[in-house]
Amino acid sequence: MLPEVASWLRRRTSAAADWPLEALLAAKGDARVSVVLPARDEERTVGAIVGAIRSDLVERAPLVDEIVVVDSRSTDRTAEVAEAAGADVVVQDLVLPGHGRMSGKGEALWKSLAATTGDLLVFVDADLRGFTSSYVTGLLGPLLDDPDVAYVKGCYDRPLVTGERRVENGGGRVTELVARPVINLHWPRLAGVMQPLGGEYAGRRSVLERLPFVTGYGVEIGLLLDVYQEEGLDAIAQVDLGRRTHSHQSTEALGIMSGQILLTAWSRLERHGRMLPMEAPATALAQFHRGPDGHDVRVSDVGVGERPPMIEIPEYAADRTLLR
Ligand SMILES: O=c1ccn([C@@H]2O[C@H](COP(=O)(O)OP(=O)(O)O[C@H]3O[C@H](CO)[C@@H](O)[C@H](O)[C@H]3O)[C@@H](O)[C@H]2O)c(=O)[nH]1
Ligand SMILES: O=C(O)[C@H](O)COP(=O)(O)O
Repeated sequence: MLPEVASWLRRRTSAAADWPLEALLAAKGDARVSVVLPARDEERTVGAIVGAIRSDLVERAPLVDEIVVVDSRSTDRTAEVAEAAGADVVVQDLVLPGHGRMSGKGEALWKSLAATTGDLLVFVDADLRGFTSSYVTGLLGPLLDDPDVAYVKGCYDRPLVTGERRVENGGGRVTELVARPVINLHWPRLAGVMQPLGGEYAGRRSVLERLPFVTGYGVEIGLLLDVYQEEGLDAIAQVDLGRRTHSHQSTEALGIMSGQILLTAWSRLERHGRMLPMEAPATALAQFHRGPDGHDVRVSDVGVGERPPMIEIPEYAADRTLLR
């Protein structure tokens, strides 16, 4: 490991317990805080997460100014459940309607910039189990403490839970098999970021609104690599949030996610001048299943779309000017 990674780990890694609520309230001042949950069919889990944030960080202590659930084309009762728990629900496709409809988690997060008012944004996945509000306080700690920190990633232990079977630290399969090797090989100074794909992170609006957002599952690796490129390693911090349990996707679905992550990394290798491309990568992924008559093939397009920095969207820029 590079010496600067070891030094970054010492300087920029903390734990949620290092950031008590009273200290954060004192440091908050006039800053507004928005918590955003992107959610597609998360009726089983979204209510408990919103409820915990609302009761601990809105009602009991005024740390969070708004909780926004971006309903990402849910076909279940996600929106109703989130609203009943106290969130403002925005429909992904109705935000910035003049700018078309792209798909995926990154699209939901990009649209959330236009649907929220916070100076600090905290993103939390809506499929977490055993969520506690210390996720939010932990992620806000370094941002409220140090103006040089622009972006904070959560890190945690990740069990793999399938039915009755639980493998401690077996989770985060795409992280371990795809993202971590790619980052270590091409961005070794980011090797200390323990959960580069984790869905719990926070950032300053002033930075996020100047970055492009990949629309699918490439959004986390894209933002991390772009924050690093634009702001440098020292602007990134990480906070140990303990343990993260979520609903797992199938191996096949994770293959598609991996394709999106690899393509996003590839685009940044090229864009940030780390690789001279000879040929653009293909975006089709062929996956095989044994069917009654031999192998069936399913081909998915893992190509990723990209939204421009939000600050370049005229309606958003006009609103921001009015707020300032
Ligand atoms: O089109 C979509 C797909 C997902 N989600 C939501 O995004 C969150 C994370 O999605 P999920 O499918 O649960 O992703 P994971 O399998 O958990 O993938 C991990 O790795 C991804 C790639 O970095 C990250 O985006 C995730 O946050 C991270 O948890 C959940 O709240 C989803 O409901 C949307 O809002 N829109
Ligand atoms: O972050 C990841 O690596 C993917 O979301 C997969 O996570 P899982 O192996 O815990 O399902």
